[in-house]
Amino acid sequence: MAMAFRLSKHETSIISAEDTSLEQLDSSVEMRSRSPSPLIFNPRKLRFADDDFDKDRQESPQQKKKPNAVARDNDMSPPCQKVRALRLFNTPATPKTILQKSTTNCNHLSAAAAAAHSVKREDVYKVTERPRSLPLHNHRTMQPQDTANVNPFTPDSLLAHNKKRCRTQFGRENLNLSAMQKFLLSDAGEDDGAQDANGLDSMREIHQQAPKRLALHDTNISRFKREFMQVSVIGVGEFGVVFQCVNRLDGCIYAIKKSKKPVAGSSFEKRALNEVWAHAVLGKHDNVVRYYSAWAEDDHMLIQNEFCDGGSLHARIQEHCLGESELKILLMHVIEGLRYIHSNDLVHMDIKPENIFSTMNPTAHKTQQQVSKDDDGMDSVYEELRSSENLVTYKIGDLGHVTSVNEPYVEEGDCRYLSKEILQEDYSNLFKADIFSLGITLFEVAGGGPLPKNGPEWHKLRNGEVPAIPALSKDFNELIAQMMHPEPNERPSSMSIYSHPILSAVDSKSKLQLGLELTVEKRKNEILMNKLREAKKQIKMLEQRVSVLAASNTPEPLDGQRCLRSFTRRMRTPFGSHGKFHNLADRNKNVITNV
Ligand SMILES: Nc1ncnc2c1ncn2[C@@H]1O[C@H](COP(=O)(O)OP(=O)(O)OP(=O)(O)O)[C@@H](O)[C@H]1O
Ligand SMILES: [Mg+2]
Repeated sequence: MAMAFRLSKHETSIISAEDTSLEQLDSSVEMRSRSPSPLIFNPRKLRFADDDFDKDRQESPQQKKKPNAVARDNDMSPPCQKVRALRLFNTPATPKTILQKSTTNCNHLSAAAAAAHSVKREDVYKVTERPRSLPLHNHRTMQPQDTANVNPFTPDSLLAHNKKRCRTQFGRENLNLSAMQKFLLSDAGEDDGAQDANGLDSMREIHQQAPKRLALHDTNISRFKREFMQVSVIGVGEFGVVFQCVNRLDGCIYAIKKSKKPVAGSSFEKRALNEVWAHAVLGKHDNVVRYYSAWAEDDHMLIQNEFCDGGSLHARIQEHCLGESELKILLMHVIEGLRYIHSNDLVHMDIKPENIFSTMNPTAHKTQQQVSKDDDGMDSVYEELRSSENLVTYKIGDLGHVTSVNEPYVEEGDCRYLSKEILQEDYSNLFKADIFSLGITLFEVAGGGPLPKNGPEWHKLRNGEVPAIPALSKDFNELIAQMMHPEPNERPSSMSIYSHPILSAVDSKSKLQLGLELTVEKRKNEILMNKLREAKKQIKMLEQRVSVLAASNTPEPLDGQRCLRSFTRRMRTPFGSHGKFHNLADRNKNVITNV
């Protein structure tokens, strides 16, 4: 059995002085690890005394029988509660982020960093090649109008990353990007003299050579109150508060997520920028929450996204679990979204019911005021359809944990949905980590929840002991179990789930959906036809009234009108080709006669 904590040689040298409990780490695990991560300074996990674990240890009958086995299992459990407790000093930092920060801050002091400085230039890039953000609060070394972030998730960046791997020397065409990266990698915001100097040099290079890019503002601007009317708070997560807002100009509803605390300069900053970068690259699919814009205001990050009027899947299952037909639609939509994310060589890393949203009906884009004002008789029809499962569209949201499979920087998500290999920091098949999270999400929303956060039950679900949900068919239970397979390579890919026979029935469901839409259109037509009939009736009645009036009261003008009409008819004929000649002939005839 592998264990929870993985540690590289360099890491050992950095933190051995800090944490004596690390002496208990099993170095043989490092040898077995197949992580392709190019980062030398791997994030690692600490061991925490966990009251719950202790409780488990005391109470578990299993432990009474096999104390060693259970103790080993518990070592691997996510220490979630204590991790939350360790979010000290108003920061969201887990031990992982705290350690990583201390590692990067102490780079120049550590033996590992000293070793890194002595190796070749390419190797230095290997150590720190992840592009850094422009600090939101940093005005010291740059003017905002001259700088731009490099989004590490754009195809350009991924291509540049691949090129960098292939070339030993930088070619002219990617010099600009490399200069930009060099600056971003130099941690210009930190108080390191040498790094600052490097940063300034790189910055000068960028000033001379940087291509024009769209910039994420690195200064605060005031937009929220000026551009949006806040309607309500629709959700609160660990990172942000989400408001339902109407844009004053375009009148449409949006979800605006505002970081709970100021992000500039805090450990939240990277996560906030990561979410924006991912949204900017991935917000173009029907099954991914759409992104509109982002900005920094009062040092908070604000992200303007599509408003999903159906709320989160988590809120939905508070009323009732989903049946198989609903689950198929959910799976169909989420797997399409995942397929799209994966096709960009990116992974979500935090798939769970709280991060899956839904839109429910065709009038979602209308504000309440508009709905009541523009009542065209269809609202009752839409209302009827509102509850129909077939009009739900599920969308993947909360992209704060998205990372690239080529250069993974894994900030693991909710431990209830986390696969075992991610806890063991094996990042060799990140696509399948998303598949596991989706599998366990299906298990939960079908009635298998609430999910354990740790302990023996947590392990059972990851060791292939997935209980069948009685309400589901054998095939669907099997698919869920396969998606939660302990071995990542045995889990199906997003592509193969998409074309799984179990979802082919969803095709007929979508035909049903089309049928429903057709019914809506037919009802619309009926309503319009009725209105037309009504209008024709009114016209007829008016005509009759006019002719009655005309006959009784005003005979002369009517005669005059008739004369006028016949006159105009006569006038029109000369312009017709035949009439013209005929008329001329007549006139000539008259002339001749007159003569
Ligand atoms: N686009 C949206 N449309 C409707 N509701 C939303 C939208 N985005 C977020 N919400 C609501 O706000 C809640 C929190 O949003 P989100 O998950 O993005 O925040 P977070 O702070 O990143 O959460 P986490 O705790 O997962 O880190 C969601 O669970 C949902 O109820
Ligand atoms: Mg969330």
